Amino acid sequence: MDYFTRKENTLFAEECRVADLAKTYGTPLYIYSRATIERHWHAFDDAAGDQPHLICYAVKANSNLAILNLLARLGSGFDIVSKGELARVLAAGGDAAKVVFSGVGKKSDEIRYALEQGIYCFNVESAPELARINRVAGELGVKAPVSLRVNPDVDAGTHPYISTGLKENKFGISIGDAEALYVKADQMPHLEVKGIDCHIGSQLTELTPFLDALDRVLVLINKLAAKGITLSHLDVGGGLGVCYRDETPPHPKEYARALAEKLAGYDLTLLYEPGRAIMANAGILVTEVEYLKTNQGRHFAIVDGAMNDLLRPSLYQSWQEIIPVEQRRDVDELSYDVVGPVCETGDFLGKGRLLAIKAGDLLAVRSAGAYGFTMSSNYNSRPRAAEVLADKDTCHLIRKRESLAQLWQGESILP
Ligand SMILES: Cc1ncc(COP(=O)(O)O)c(C=O)c1O
Ligand SMILES: N[C@@H](CCCC[NH3+])C(=O)O
Repeated sequence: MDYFTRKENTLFAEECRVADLAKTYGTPLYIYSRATIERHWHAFDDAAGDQPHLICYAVKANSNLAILNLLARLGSGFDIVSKGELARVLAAGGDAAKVVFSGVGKKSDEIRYALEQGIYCFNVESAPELARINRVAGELGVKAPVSLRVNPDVDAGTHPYISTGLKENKFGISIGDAEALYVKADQMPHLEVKGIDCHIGSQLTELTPFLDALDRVLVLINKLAAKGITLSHLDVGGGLGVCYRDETPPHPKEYARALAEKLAGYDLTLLYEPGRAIMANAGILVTEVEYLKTNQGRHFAIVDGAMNDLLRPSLYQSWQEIIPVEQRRDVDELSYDVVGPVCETGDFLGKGRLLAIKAGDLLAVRSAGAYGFTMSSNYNSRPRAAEVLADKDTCHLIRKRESLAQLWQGESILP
């Protein structure tokens, strides 16, 4: 079921008319659907079934407080990669005891903060990080719960910028080194070895890489068990892909079933860290066409949304569907490059899109709920977009559009 549908030629977000929202809140505007977010979260939770599990939503995908709060209300845990993300989770009413802390560069003060808040586990990405966590926990007089994020050297088959499980990637601990490091961790006085973690990349559309990685992880789990190191959880990371165009990623149910087959006989709590699969198709970015122009036969739709609002097309040349909010039949379709006002040639939201549009029309960029707003910036001194959440026939402003004064907040002029 799609909660962004067209009725009588005009696009709706749940039961809210997108054109009305654009008028009320201005453009560019992120619009999310509550029902979609909740359905996607439940898809993971239901898929895991009776198996002990925790869904730790990857905050980096979309960290708006209202969204974190919705997920916290469902009982979600969270995967964080910074002190700021943990602070957001707590501000949104999330439970620290359901938080896993990933990331290759955890600073001492971030580790201290996470320990003080009582997080569930650190996903440790290197030997020096392990030593640092042990030291900080010692200073606080506590034992830090840890799991090692192993890098299995498996090709996730995704864009090179979002592949994380190859030996040339900066992420995780080489699986060949992990056994020895577990033995060390087990002997460190201020650590409690809890689990193992493996996240090989994002936007995976096949199960095979996940399962190949799991095979390697299970070999390690068995070796550790033989050494008397028993793990209580397995964190399979995030990475399940979504349909942007014509991809056919596995459903969480299919994924969970395949994992369950491999995990029969193991007594492990399963952690998932989905981000994109929950949020991408729960959001759109609405933008207004400012000008249409033709340069040497090439048609451009210049819109008020740009790479600073939605970076994915520029950064990964990723394709996201662009549709008119209101369809018109009084002009012919042309192939447009949909570009923003930012002074970069790489500033585009889509290229070669067949659209029947006039200046002043609204366009919706679909699948923009994940890695949209969170990757936005103020480049070209552009205030960041407003965000709203549609909930049936009501729409809530969940982030005001930035003001000009906010752009230079904290800056000062020499006396
Ligand atoms: C450690 C970790 N967990 C979870 C995620 C979420 O990934 P996705 O949004 O593909 O589900 C990421 C991002 O790729 C990540 O780096
Ligand atoms: N930002 C990326 C995904 C990165 C995942 C973070 N580990 C995207 O938009 O596709």
